[in-house]
Amino acid sequence: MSDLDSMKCEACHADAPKVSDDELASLLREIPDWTPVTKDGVMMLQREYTFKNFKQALAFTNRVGEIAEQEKHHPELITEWGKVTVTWWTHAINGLHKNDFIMAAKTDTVLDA
Ligand SMILES: C[C@H](O)[C@H](O)[C@H]1CNC2=NC(N)=NC(=O)C2=N1
Repeated sequence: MSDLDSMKCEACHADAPKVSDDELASLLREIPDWTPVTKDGVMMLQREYTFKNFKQALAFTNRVGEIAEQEKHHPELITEWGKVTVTWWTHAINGLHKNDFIMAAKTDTVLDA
């Protein structure tokens, strides 16, 4: 079981380290429902969540927004009827930082709440 969801994000700056290939492999094992995707050369973590209707999808979106504000780390959120696509990456370094894995794990706990 992952304890990433109880960790706090570090303040991120342009010279913060991207995760190494080894770290990437082990962190991904802790958030098995997330997929690494690359957009415009930037690696990101993505997961689609499905819901019964738009209202539930929007409520989830807002709860994810709240944890993003708490941690000062912000995702891309695409809300559709019955579906929310959440994408995490660290803008400051154009790639993946440990913060993104922490936030992916926290996003999963929002779903359980
Ligand atoms: C000052 C402020 O904390 C920074 O600009 C934060 C805001 N949220 C952020 N969110 C993400 N995903 N990446 C960042 O680099 C980032 N920077």
